Amino acid sequence: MSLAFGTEGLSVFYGSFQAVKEISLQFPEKSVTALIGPSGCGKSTFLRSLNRMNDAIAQARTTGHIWMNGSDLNHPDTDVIKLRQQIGMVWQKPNPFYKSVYNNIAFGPKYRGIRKKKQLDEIVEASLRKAALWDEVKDRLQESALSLSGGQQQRLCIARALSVQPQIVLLDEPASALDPVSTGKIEELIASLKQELRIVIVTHNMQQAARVSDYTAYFYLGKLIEQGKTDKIFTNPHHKLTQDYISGRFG
Ligand SMILES: Nc1ncnc2c1ncn2[C@@H]1O[C@H](COP(=O)(O)OP(=O)(O)OP(=O)(O)O)[C@@H](O)[C@H]1O
Repeated sequence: MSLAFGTEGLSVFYGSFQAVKEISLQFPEKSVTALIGPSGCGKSTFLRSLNRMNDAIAQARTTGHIWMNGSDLNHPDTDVIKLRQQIGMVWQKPNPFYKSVYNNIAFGPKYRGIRKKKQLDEIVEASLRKAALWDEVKDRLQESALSLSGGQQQRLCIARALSVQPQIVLLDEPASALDPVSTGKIEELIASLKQELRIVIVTHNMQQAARVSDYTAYFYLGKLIEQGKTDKIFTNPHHKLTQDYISGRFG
């Protein structure tokens, strides 16, 4: 079975505990898919499995398939460094490197062998522009990334992911540590990025899921209960479990 990007029967175990249960989910291009569900239902575990971040967890084991353009990314021969350039990740808490704003962005391209300053300058500017941060930091490129505000740091992390031209960006509650203004900026950014990319976002914020996503997947106890167009999931869900969650009856 070949999909542009999606999973087929994907399970994740921590030791003998199965946190994600045989999930098959496709991510259409130029769209945002929100993963929602109560705490502990496996959203972040599933998200992290998409670019093999769970490999870093000793007791984690992933079975099933992650298809991208006909290749199974869950195959042991997958080059995970290259994979993580194609599928970038932004975490809940901004985690810029202890480097200048410029070097946070230039790091990935340099690692890929780009050495010419002019080319790096162009990548840094383009990435910061795409992340809607250029105007705020263009005169601060040599300052420490840690001198930026939390919201700016998070957009810097998004710019860092964009610097290596990913096809997919995974966002794990990217705005949950931010104030409403910064959250609004991240949501605007998501809307502009999806013109070029696939985005998968984990969020606890139902209004945010409804605002930013085209598709929504509802997880419960490690299972994918329901998925489809966000409008449909939020207005007329098929399953009672989904209805109960989105109406705030539990979770
Ligand atoms: N490193 C780990 N080792 C063992 N168990 C883990 C690990 N990470 C997560 N789990 C367990 O896997 C299950 C799913 O956790 P996960 O963080 O994926 O859920 P979640 O839906 O993202 O939750 P939240 O919304 O609270 O972040 C939980 O029972 C959790 O305790």
